Amino acid sequence: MALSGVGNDRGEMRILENLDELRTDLADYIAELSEVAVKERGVFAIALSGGSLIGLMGKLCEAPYNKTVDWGKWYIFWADERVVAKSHSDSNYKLAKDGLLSKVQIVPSHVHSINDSVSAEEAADEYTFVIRQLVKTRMVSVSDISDCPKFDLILLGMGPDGHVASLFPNHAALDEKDEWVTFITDSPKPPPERITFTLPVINSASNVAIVVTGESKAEAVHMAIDNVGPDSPSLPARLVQPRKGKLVWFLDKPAASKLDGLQFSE
Ligand SMILES: O=C(O)C(O)[C@@H](O)[C@H](O)[C@H](O)COP(=O)(O)O
Repeated sequence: MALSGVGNDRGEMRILENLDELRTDLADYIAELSEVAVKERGVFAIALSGGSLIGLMGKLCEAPYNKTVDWGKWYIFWADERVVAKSHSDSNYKLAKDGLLSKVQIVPSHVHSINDSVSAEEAADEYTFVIRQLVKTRMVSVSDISDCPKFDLILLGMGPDGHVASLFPNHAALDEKDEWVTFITDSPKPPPERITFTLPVINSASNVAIVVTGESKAEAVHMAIDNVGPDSPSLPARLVQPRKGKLVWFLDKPAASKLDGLQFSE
């Protein structure tokens, strides 16, 4: 049973009883957004992150979703990627391919991963070019309030330090206003070289979901949603504020345990 709430301008919260319920709620949410986008636009442009997110999307590979979702209409991107070979265990592409994409009927040419044989800077530039081409052909919509792409859904995880995608606390990448995709070479979370969507792109999406589990993240969840603690550059998750789109937090009880005004009975 989800405990839902729209407390403030920090989006909708879905707090799930346990990981199994979270997996089901997340699969329902993604399947529903896919259906709406395919009905309205004929395609579904979705951006993934790394970390625990892919495992939490696992129900999508099972019935009924594996049969009912219109996988052939999915266009897949990464909100952030580690600049390593696609076969490397650190690769977010590999994580998603092994855990999801190889298990459903995705069209291989719709999977837009980064070029893993160039520098982080070149990979970011090339990825921007790829997205630009898909914006031109409207496989990815364009925002009417910025010149940014408008993804149907961007899925993010969050670290205990409040980072999202590869946007880390107090990092210059948080200030990027012009580029769609930027690169970093000093990620505090290994590996150091990464590319990442910038905040203008994340905040231009139609839907953004931040999926967070575990007690180690409870403090960052509290600071981001209850808007307390150090100011925004120290907490990138707080800067996720879709301008016209909808933000949803998927939390398990441990991650939600420090939120103001919530008490769970055993
Ligand atoms: O590639 C990455 O490292 C990420 O995309 C990163 O932003 C991740 O989503 C968070 O660090 C949460 O990761 P966990 O859910 O594994 O804690």
